[in-house]
Amino acid sequence: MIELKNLDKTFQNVHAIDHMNASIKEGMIFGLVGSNGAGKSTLLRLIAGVLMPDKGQVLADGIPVSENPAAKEKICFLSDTPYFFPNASAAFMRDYYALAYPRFDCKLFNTLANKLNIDFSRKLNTFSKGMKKQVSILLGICTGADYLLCDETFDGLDPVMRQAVKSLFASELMKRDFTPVIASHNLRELEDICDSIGLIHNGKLLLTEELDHLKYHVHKIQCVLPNEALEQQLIKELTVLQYEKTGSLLLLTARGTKESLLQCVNRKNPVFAEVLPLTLEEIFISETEVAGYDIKNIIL
Ligand SMILES: Nc1ncnc2c1ncn2[C@@H]1O[C@H](COP(=O)(O)OP(=O)(O)OP(=O)(O)O)[C@@H](O)[C@H]1O
Repeated sequence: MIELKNLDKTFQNVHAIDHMNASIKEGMIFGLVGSNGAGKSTLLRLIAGVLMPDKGQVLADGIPVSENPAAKEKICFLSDTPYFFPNASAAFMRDYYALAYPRFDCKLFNTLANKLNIDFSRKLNTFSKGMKKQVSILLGICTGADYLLCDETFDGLDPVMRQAVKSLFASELMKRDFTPVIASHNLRELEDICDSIGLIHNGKLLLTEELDHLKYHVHKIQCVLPNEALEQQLIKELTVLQYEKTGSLLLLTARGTKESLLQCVNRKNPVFAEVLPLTLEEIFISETEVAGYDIKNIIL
């Protein structure tokens, strides 16, 4: 398990990570989502030990990560722009990673790289953006690290490669306690592959929850009620994250299970009512709006 204990990081006058406490359980895919500049990359770099926190600490399976080689073997960080040594080839980077990570699986790297037609001897600085990402992901998977931190790693991969990487993650998860932590703006994709989600805004974690649990406890209500007084009563009774009215149709995003919300609406004798699940994108928009990140303030 990765534990964040009162983790805090400031750059000059930017409070990038604000006294964060959370845990990420092993053996599941964790998605990290958040607005631009929310602190996702900074958090991943702190977890990897690439950055030092100002306060607090990160523990990987109970071991502090900062300046601790034993903990760093457990974690591999894939930056959004892969870094390779100047003039290095895939074979050179493979051999370097094999020295840095004692559990590095050269045979697996060679097999996968051959399948992807990666030229072992060609300089990586002549590879396309997507091809560099492929090499970076293969290196990451083959490290044998327990925690693979992926910063917008899927961006730049073509659809076939995205599928291939997802099945690689799935096969590693079958073999061992492997935990990919994926920061991405592609919420549709995260919704498909993640077991848990952390939502970060202004350096604070707004929530960390299992995706199924999250979707079970927040819903969208569409209803037409007999009068405005009943609408106001309903809004007061529920924990409403967002609401708007279009003609006589009231649209609410509220916390609660489908059953509890339906019961509440039905007590108001609606002309029409339905309770629908939210997509991860809708959850993101409503939760960040509550935290002050309102699309209405951005769109002119
Ligand atoms: N080295 C640095 N020096 C100064 N400020 C920094 C540095 N690194 C990050 N920041 C600031 O910290 C905040 C969080 O940045 P971070 O890159 O972690 O956000 P992010 O959630 O990954 O954003 P995005 O989705 O846009 O990639 C931003 O305000 C950013 O400008």
